[in-house]
Amino acid sequence: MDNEKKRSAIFSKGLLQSGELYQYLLETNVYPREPELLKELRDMTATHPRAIMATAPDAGQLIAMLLKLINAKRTIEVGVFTGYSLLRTALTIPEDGKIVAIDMNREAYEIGLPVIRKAGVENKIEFIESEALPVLDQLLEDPGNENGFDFAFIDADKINYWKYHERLMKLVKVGGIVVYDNTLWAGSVAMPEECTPEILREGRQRTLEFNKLLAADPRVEISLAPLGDGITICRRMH
Ligand SMILES: C[S@@+](CC[C@H](N)C(=O)[O-])C[C@H]1O[C@@H](n2cnc3c(N)ncnc32)[C@H](O)[C@@H]1O
Ligand SMILES: O=c1cc(-c2ccc(O)cc2)oc2c(O)c(O)ccc12
Repeated sequence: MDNEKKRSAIFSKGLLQSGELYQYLLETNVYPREPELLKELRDMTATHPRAIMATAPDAGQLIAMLLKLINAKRTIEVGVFTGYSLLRTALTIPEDGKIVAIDMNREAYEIGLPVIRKAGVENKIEFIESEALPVLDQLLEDPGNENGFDFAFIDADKINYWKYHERLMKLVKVGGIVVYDNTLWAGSVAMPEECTPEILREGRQRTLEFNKLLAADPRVEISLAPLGDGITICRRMH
């Protein structure tokens, strides 16, 4: 089995006691309420060799609820891929809302773009093809962006999560929310290293380090929700 198939087999089960339980959750509570165009984008992504990277639909549903709870208008997304979480966000924020969406690879974004256009929400998205860190630093050069965002969703290279966090603690306003994806890394954070499949080991180590730093960060309230692949919700306190 090649590495992509191995990853897919590991991640697609979700984190619950069984794959059947995860399917139950998706089929009873998530898919019936998923907007039609999001389903279309999810179906288009399913044939991509790296489809497993798309944000889990149950995580997307929670993101939409969080956006509504805080009336988010200006948001940041790091890690777009084909655009599942991006479209979810764009469909949720108001007509005059804006998303700065950063990904170093535009190719996958182009796959979802026709659906984003069909949904009539492309005007809310500023897609930037770049490494994320310099873009966040550039945003910080404009004092108008400090405390200027309501929400951020981070779903990219795990090695930089803490560096993103340091920037986001200046970009996102007090009371704003930052959500990090994959904070349970297929459950590997609770496995002894020697029992962890090789393809998960590096991500496991990065995730353990990040989770430890976040748990000790007095600037945020946190909740690690065990849905999707684990998402940590941070509310900036000061
Ligand atoms: C897990 S996928 C994002 C999934 C997406 N949220 C969705 O709903 O489909 C991770 C993405 O992060 C991007 N990425 C990885 N490292 C990056 C970096 N340093 N800067 C910007 N994008 C990066 C990859 O190109 C990839 O598209
Ligand atoms: O299997 C993966 C891999 C990633 C990943 C790897 C390297 C990067 O620079 C970014 C992302 O992300 C994943 C992901 O977000 C997911 O939900 C499942 C699997 C993977």
